[in-house]
Amino acid sequence: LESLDVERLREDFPILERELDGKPLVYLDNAATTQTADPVVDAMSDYYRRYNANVHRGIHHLSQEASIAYEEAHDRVAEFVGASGGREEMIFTKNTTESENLVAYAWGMRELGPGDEVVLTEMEHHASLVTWQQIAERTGADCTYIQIDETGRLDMDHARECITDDTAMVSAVHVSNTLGTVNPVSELVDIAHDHDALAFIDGAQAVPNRPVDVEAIDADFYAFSGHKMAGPTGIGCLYGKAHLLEEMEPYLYGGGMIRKVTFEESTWGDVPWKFEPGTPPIAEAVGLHAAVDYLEEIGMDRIRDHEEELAEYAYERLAAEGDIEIYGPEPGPDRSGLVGFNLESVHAHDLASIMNDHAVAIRAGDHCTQPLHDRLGVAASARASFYLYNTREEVDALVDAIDSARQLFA
Ligand SMILES: Cc1ncc(COP(=O)(O)O)c(CN[C@@H](CS)C(=O)O)c1O
Repeated sequence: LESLDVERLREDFPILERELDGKPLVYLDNAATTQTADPVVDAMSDYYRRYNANVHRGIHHLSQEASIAYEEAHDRVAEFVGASGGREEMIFTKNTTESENLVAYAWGMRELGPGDEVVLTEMEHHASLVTWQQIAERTGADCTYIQIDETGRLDMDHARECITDDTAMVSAVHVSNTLGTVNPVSELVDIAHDHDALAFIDGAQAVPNRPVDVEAIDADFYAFSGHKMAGPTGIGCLYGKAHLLEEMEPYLYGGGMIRKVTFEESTWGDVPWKFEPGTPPIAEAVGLHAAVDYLEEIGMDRIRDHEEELAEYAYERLAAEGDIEIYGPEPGPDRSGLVGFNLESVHAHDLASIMNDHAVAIRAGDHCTQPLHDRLGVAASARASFYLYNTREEVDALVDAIDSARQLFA
């Protein structure tokens, strides 16, 4: 595969030209949110400037243009993740978290009861862990957690023990936002289906960074966010198999999601609209469509390879320091483009704030995976996460900034 022309791609992200106190910005917090590609900003500006209108409601020309753009964005995003059902398998939400809640409430609240089990993993993000924990509490179901092993991978023997005929749902992260672990999601889905359980895959750290084919994985539900894939904030996606979304009742009500309303009762519109009440994120959908076009033109396999190369280089440089603990698998197909670590005797928050003094932006904290940090035996971790526009020189800047922190606390 031809490597990325990073210098050329960086021109699409003017923010990367910024200097902070005279130092060039080194943005390494892409797992939190990526920067927004110029074609995305241009597409959203064009919408607001030329065909801004509400969707599905107006007879007038602008509303028709906006409606078509909004509907086609569903088809385009569905195609991007291999959903052959198009818009009938692609719901737009606010973010991955809301996508998770949609399944938990619209499916979980109706289908789960005492004796049912929801099987999660120890590396789940709070978006799934807290959500299923609360739904289980309300329905009388139980949550169990597939353990991670000492390398930060899932213990698949334990997975086969946890997933039984009492399991109603398996909910697992495709790529861990803390460990960088790439999980064997197809295998997890197969085990779930062998026990007539459904499978929800949290793809927030996968869809932006690697090719994803939801039908090859055979997930029943798959969630991700626009802002992590060079797209806008305020829009998330939920893929769902058509027959499941057809059967599911909505859990948010209002205009745009109904077919007929009387004083006595209401009936619902078609999928995805029945799950999209009120005025939806129209400009964001236009922006996400542009983001998908932008990423696909670059090539998701090339983006994956670029990120994995940077993560491998970062892993090797950090490991060579001798006083840095790195979490998650060694570089390779089981590790994505992020590295979680701690510098001996320096709290992650202190480290990140000193790195900020050097204009190096990383994340520090629990990354919304507090139970995982308990499992790792640390209160917090630092994390460098890469994207298509990062460079090896920026990894060197990361290591140099860490060294400044080491000197300061020596
Ligand atoms: C695996 C995973 N699952 C769900 C989410 C939530 O995405 P939202 O778009 O915020 O709803 C995230 C977002 N993780 C950010 C914020 S905590 C991070 O810095 O790692 C995630 O990484």
